[in-house]
Amino acid sequence: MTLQKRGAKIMRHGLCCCRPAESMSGPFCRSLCLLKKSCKKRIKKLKPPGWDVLSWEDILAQSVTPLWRLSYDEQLQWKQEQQHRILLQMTNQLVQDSSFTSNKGELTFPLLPIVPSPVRDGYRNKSTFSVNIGVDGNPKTVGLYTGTGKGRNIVCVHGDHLLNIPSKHKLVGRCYEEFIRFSPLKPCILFHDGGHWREITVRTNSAGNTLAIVYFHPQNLTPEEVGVQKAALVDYFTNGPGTVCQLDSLYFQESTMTRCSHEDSPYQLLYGEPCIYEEILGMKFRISADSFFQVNRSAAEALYKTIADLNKTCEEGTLLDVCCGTGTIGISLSTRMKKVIGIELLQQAVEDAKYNAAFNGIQNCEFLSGKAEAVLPDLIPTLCANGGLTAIVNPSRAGLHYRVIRALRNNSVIRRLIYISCKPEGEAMRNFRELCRKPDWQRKLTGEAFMPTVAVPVDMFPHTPHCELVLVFER
Ligand SMILES: C[S@@+](CC[C@H](N)C(=O)[O-])C[C@H]1O[C@@H](n2cnc3c(N)ncnc32)[C@H](O)[C@@H]1O
Repeated sequence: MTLQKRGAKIMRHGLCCCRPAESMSGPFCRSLCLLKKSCKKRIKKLKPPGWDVLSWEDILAQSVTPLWRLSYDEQLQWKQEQQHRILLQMTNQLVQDSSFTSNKGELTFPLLPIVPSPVRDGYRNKSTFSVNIGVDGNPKTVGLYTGTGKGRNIVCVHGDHLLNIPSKHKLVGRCYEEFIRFSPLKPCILFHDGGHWREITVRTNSAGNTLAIVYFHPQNLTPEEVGVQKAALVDYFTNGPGTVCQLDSLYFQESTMTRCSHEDSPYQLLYGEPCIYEEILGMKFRISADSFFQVNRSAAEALYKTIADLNKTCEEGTLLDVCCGTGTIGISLSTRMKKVIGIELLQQAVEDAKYNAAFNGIQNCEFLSGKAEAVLPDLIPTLCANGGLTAIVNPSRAGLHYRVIRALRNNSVIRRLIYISCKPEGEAMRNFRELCRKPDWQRKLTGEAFMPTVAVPVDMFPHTPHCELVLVFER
């Protein structure tokens, strides 16, 4: 059977049914069966009230891709209205603490029509599958969660039916499940309960290359014992049933915390290429195992084109790319700017950004590693403002630290700031208020206030309620 055919068969029937864990012998399997029985009873009771007629797959789709039953045009309309609501909420808050006024129920600036994603299904280039107790009570189930730890109602469901995940990712998740089900080691479900096998992350590019990272809790194992597990993984994916995944790179991280960066605990390359590459707007980008990269490549192109259009009047000056990841925004705008300075927390992403600039023959970009709140306050006063200074900020959901806002706001040379947020209703809202409130000596916000002048939503995440918002502030 060809690899493609075997892959298709696995996706239709799953792997676990080839050799179910119950058919194995030994005390581990007997205790697994008992655990499965007791879990199955408990899991039956975990469906949210009123949802007991839905399958677990429906419940998962409802929580991960709740818009999936709508046509794409309806999804776009829903998101446009949602962004309008969020911006109205922002406007009302700004009216309270700044000097500008607005008619109730109206925005003071244009909200342009949402930019659609060129690809709607299977667009994700990165997926993480967790390990937890599945619908049938099996604690070695690889999939996505429904429920919450706090509600003690977590159930792990295979994500094979989810529209946003490509089939290659699902295949790698299923193979990893088969691998851990044959392993004598336990899954690590609750950190204090022991166990070893944790989630798997799969990254792919548009050329079809695949990189996987297996997360593993070493508990009390010796390095030699961990080495045996690493060798088994390599063997499974290079000589065993996992060859169907055609992995180009396999990484392993021994992590004792929920989330460890490469600096906390190195990503160990077990085999293959160290990185994968992606092309955006004609430029090539290297992506390391741990680096951030927009999850929807073609929508990222649409996002960066939108940013370039909004930045047109600031061309030829200096661009500050705050929270720059692998440098994609700054590098894609660099040919129109005199200079680009990127700031990024993760050292690995900064290495990628430097490499990416050189790889594309770009010489006017500089990338600095560190927390923006530590780097920016000292950096901004040293910048030569010839040709103007513009800031593009694209923080994670936690928003920007107050010190970053203060440094940007208190530098009078910055006349325009482009804020890109995937959760404008969250912590970013605090940043919008800090950028626009009246000068406040107590808060050390002494610079002239910014005002929002235009907003453009970009749909990076079809079928989900999420949307990227590009918001321009000027003064
Ligand atoms: C949403 S991503 C944006 C990346 C990039 N702009 C892009 O389009 O690919 C946010 C980035 O901010 C970085 N980050 C998070 N906190 C930071 C901080 N305090 N200072 C600097 N960078 C930070 C993350 O590592 C991540 O790469």
